[in-house]
Amino acid sequence: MTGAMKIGVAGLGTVGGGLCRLIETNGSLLAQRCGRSLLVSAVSARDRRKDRGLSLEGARWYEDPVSLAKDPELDVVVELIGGSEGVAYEVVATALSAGKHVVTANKALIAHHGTALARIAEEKGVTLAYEGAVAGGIPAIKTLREGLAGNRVTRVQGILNGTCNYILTTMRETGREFGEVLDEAQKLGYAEADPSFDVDGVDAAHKLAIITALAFGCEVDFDAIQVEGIRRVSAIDIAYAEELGFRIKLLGIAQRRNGAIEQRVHPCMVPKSAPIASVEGVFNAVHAEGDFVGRIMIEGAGAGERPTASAVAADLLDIARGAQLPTFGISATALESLPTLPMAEHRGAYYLRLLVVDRPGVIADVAAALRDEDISVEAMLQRGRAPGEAVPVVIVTHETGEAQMAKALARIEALKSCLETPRMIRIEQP
Ligand SMILES: NC(=O)C1=CN([C@@H]2O[C@H](COP(=O)(O)OP(=O)(O)OC[C@H]3O[C@@H](n4cnc5c(N)ncnc54)[C@H](O)[C@@H]3O)[C@@H](O)[C@H]2O)C=CC1
Ligand SMILES: N[C@@H](CC=O)C(=O)O
Ligand code: NA
Repeated sequence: MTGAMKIGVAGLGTVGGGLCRLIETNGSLLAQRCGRSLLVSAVSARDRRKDRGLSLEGARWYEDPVSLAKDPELDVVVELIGGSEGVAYEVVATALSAGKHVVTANKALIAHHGTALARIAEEKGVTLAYEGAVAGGIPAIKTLREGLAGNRVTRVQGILNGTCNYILTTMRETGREFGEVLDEAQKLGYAEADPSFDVDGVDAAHKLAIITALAFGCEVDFDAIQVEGIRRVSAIDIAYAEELGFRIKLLGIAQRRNGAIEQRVHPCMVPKSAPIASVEGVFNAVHAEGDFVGRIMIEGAGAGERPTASAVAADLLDIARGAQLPTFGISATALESLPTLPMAEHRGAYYLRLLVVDRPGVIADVAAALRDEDISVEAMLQRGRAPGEAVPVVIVTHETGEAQMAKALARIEALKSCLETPRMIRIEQP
């Protein structure tokens, strides 16, 4: 056994506290697995006096986590503070520049600065690892970087935000509306106090940007992602989805087409029979397609103290074993800068829900708008009759282009008999 691996932990909140507890609980098992002990020898957090239920015996305390990152005795710095800029960025850049390995669970940081940080890590010959950043405890990064390393990945997609999946699942199970279920998710501690990163799709987009880089060997490009959250998903859409044989999920999807990358996060209707449709509650899932392996899906807890600590510990073990894994699976200097496929070039089937006046000729007007854009209808649903009054009409289309759909929707919305902006949800066949 070589000497202990000395770890500095910056951030002792949910994940940092969990990591210290994991090392306290499973320390001897980890030492057996990597041939050396993992020693938390320095820590930093905002409040030194706070009782975290951790012994942290012998660990040096740093008020300033950037000073911790410079501590010459540390082999590895674990950044568990959060945020894409400011102190978290400084901690990671400082530690890498000082030739220390870094482990982080900070998806916002990797989504915004992953390429630049990977280049520093490579120049310095150290590891930058971030398994906890994507889908918490699920080994999504290891699966893409190592397990599927023999494949050309053609598509990757996932349920990447537990809060949204919990809200959508609960809306379906209880028939309640978004706002009410969001309140409950906040009370249960799933959603952030400011839940906009979760429900507006930003958190899922951070994670998608990272797995896209890994899957396709390209630079991390958060700004290239088309993002739409779940605020506009209503109980009526969930009920119609059920009736039509679908579930609504917030998916992050990336695929390579015509030398470009399509990256999008938005609510999707997926067939109930698709494995990803049965991933419920706060669980996450990552689904990938490789040219040799075919389709695989991994599912599990995407957040929380213990699952995320489990992911951080796996990264620490790799480092302790001496594994030198390139940050995004290939040399950081070889990451391609690939063009983004505009959303207007997306092709797929669509669910449309209109609120129209129930009178003869309305459906003919709607059908004409679709016909003129060459959009073929697979199914149409109108429940009940309410002459002269508002009725919802649901349409499912065959595969068509997003640009054509946008034109048809603009024309439908302009009809006098159309009483509100039509609701459109893309249908995915995973
Ligand atoms: N909580 C979860 O389930 C998951 C969290 N993550 C990521 O892990 C990271 C940490 O998240 P949590 O543990 O939930 O956060 P947290 O808010 O529970 O803990 C943050 C810690 O950082 C410390 N901190 C903040 N500013 C500091 C400063 N200027 N100097 C020193 N310490 C400072 C706080 O005192 C606290 O100990 C974030 O990047 C988050 O996105 C990733 C996956 C799941
Ligand atoms: N807020 C996230 C948890 C961290 O990744 C989620 O709800 O999935
Ligand atoms: Na993970």
